[in-house]
Amino acid sequence: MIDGDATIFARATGSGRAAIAVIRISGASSGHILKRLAGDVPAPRRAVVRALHASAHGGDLLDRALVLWFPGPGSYTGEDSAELHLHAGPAVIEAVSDALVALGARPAEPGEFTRRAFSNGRLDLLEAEGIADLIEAETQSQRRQALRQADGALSRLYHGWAERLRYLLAHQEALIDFPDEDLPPEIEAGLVSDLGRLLDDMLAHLAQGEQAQRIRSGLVVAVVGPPNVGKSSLVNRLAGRDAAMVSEWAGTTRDAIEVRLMLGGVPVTLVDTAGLRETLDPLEAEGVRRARLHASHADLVIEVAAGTLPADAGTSRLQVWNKVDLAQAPAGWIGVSAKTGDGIDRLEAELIREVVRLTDTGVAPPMTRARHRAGIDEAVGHLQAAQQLALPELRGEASRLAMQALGRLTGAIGVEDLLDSVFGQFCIGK
Ligand SMILES: Nc1nc2c(ncn2[C@@H]2O[C@H](COP(=O)(O)OP(=O)(O)OP(=O)(O)O)[C@@H](O)[C@H]2O)c(=O)[nH]1
Ligand SMILES: [K+]
Ligand SMILES: [Mg+2]
Repeated sequence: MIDGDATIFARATGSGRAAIAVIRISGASSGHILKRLAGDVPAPRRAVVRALHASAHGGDLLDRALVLWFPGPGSYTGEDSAELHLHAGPAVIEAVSDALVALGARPAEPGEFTRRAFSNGRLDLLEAEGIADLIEAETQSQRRQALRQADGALSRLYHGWAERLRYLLAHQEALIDFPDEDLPPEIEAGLVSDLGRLLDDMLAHLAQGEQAQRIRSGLVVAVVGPPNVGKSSLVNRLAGRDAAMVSEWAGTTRDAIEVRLMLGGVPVTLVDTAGLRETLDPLEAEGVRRARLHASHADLVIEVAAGTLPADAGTSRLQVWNKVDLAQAPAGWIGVSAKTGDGIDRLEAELIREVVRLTDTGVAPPMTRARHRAGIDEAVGHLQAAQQLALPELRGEASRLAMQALGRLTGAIGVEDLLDSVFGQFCIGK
């Protein structure tokens, strides 16, 4: 990133029509700029109304605005900062931006405010990622997950692991330093079992990460079954609209049809697919191939049948028997009628239960990014190697490498190369 010492500014609020636009300023000359623009530097963190004047154009009045002063190091970025709450007209924003440039500030790059906060130790890399997620969060479960990470829940977890490793290392070093002393064998056995427990915790966290990933990206639920059992009718029922074509002709659905809905606070993509059967029609055959592909990639499969039990039924957790208005559901199947609406509430409740099961991350904070998985995978690899090594010296080295991998997760060490990709995900003004 360019010119890290500059005083930067950016519009922190969205660009649509609005009553107010907030411009943030951060950097060493923020106070000086504020004084030139607003006439004085107000008391810290107090909103005051000021007339903003350009220093050029004979002191042209730009806007009457709410002004806030946040002196460093207690500000978001850790630097002297200010906020201007302007009337959101494009001409106002343009005039104030021009005045800020004339006073020596430059427009901020995406994520530059948060990057400065990171550089100044106001937050670590995991917390910064949490803030990026919070800005992107569209659902309540995404919001909760992001807020936990922004508040440092994940940082505390990884930091705790690093501390446990530091303790193990210190004791391993003691074994190296005093090899001839009569250290009780329990000490070495204790270290080995501590290491095992730490590894178990890390592996459990890795397993849980899949759930968190689903909260971030949403779940895919494929609806599959023989032709004409009412898959499309069922999808339309669940979606509450006529998303997919329905007809009495077997083989109506060819291309997969995706419907987005919210279930249990989680975004779900429901995929209606072609009825599964042997067919000579090349288009329908392609549809069947795609249906199987969707089913194999889905987080959850709803198996639909009606009238007769399909020969290959019996693998999905959600088996739905449609058309109960014509024939009763066999034991173990959820009976519904897409036609009358019978049983749909129960199906919805079962679906939500499955969605919650698939996205439940328990009490521990979940990892949310491929970067976290890679770092923990690496640490686990080193620790598993350490378990195999007999000599304390070698084990110590493996544990040290594992600790470095954990340190990179919070940004405590060696992350220069990572920063552009982490902060590049932010919008301008954050
Ligand atoms: N009686 C009754 N008919 C239903 C019910 N649900 C669907 N149907 C009818 O069953 C026929 C097939 O429905 P679709 O929703 O097209 O079935 P599908 O499984 O998507 O069929 P394909 O896409 O061809 O595989 C239509 O004529 C529907 O009106 C139901 O609950 N009861
Ligand atoms: K049909
Ligand atoms: Mg269909």
